[in-house]
Amino acid sequence: MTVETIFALASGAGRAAVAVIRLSGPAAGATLSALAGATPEPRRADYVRFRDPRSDETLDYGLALWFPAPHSATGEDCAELHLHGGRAVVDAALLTLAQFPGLRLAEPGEFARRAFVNGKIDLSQAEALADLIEARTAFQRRQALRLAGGALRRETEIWRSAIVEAMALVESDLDFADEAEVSAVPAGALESLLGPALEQIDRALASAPASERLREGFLVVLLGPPNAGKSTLLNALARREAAIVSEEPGTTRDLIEVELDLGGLPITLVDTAGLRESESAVERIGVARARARAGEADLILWLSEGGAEPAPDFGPAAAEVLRVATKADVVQPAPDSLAVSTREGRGMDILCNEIAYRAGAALGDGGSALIAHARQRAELEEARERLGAALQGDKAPELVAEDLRLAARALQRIAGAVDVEDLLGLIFSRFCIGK
Ligand SMILES: Nc1nc2c(ncn2[C@@H]2O[C@H](COP(=O)(O)OP(=O)(O)OP(=O)(O)O)[C@@H](O)[C@H]2O)c(=O)[nH]1
Ligand SMILES: [K+]
Ligand SMILES: [Mg+2]
Repeated sequence: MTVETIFALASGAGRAAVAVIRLSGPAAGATLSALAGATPEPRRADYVRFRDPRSDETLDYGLALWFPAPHSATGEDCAELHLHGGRAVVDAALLTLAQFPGLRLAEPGEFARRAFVNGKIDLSQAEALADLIEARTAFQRRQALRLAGGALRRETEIWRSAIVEAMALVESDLDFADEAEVSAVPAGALESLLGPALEQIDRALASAPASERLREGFLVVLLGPPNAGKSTLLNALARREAAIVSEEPGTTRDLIEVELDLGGLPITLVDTAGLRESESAVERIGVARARARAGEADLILWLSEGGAEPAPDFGPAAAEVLRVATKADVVQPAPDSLAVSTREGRGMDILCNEIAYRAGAALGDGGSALIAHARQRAELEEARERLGAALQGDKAPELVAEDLRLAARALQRIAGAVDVEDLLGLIFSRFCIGK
């Protein structure tokens, strides 16, 4: 099979000081030297004149980099062109590259996919790289970097080698089964081999919900009667006029979402229509949307003037409700409520701390994450279950061997080593073109 050489703009589209175009594949080196006049020394930036080799017209002056295989991001021959970030410059360079035989524009995620195929990263690292590109807060970045660096890959390899050792023990038992009455596996040997792995897997599974939610963010929904001051509070927390504010009750109808970064914690804050029975069909739709979003919340802020209005029942599965007394500058706040005044800026720090405290407890800080995706969690749960089954006493060694084999296979699937062909398109399409 001939490998095509792919290229793409790797930096963001639009005007920028610098644009980076990446190439990967067997023709990367020849293409670079045709454009730059020569191939630079490996992994050293050379300042060059980039030209169209057919007309010798100058495309731009910039940096050329050459990463011969296998010491490159994809494991193939790779090259980078660092150009001025103007649209015409980038277009001209991309058009010139497209004229080379054997070169084509990369699909989304194709560079990362080649890195995976060539063993540079495993599937858990590829997933983390996509998360890293999407990370918007420090804790999300920390978690994604840790996993992109192979934290889960290393752990699963350790667990898997313990299982492989246990399999060898059990298989030697199978070999001896005909000849001896006694089992070749000493009592407790499997337990002591697999015990540490089991413990670590349990710990990883216990921390998985927090890591998955750190990727998604902590959802805080503002609810309350009309004119409670929901939109005003949203704007104050977002530090911009995201929602319309007016003295007219029933101003907000659509859900308005803003993203906050509370000391590294990603928070999604949602403003909603004031809850009331309304004659207006449009407002009724808004109220229904507000209630539906409340059902997904991690935390509900129930706002009313002075905290006077009791919160309605949001159902048995509802999130914790924090009662907020608004307009504390003009209305006496009720006891047991958190008093805020957006007019005077009062209570805002306390409110932010309350949100951050709960979000921190639910999301963690990304520093010890191992499992950040439902896919990885499902495979690890499968491995955990098989290991538990293998360790149930009084089991024929053939059955124990089969449990261990299935546990090892589930761990291999986390890394993408087996049975994942149909998943790959899904995972790599999350990337933008150029990654
Ligand atoms: N004095 C005072 N007025 C406030 C405060 N916060 C909001 N208001 C006023 O209360 C009125 C309603 O504010 P909104 O933010 O539109 O209220 P809302 O809850 O979003 O209202 P709906 O979208 O209609 O449900 C506006 O006139 C605001 O200026 C506050 O802290 N103090
Ligand atoms: K209003
Ligand atoms: Mg509003």
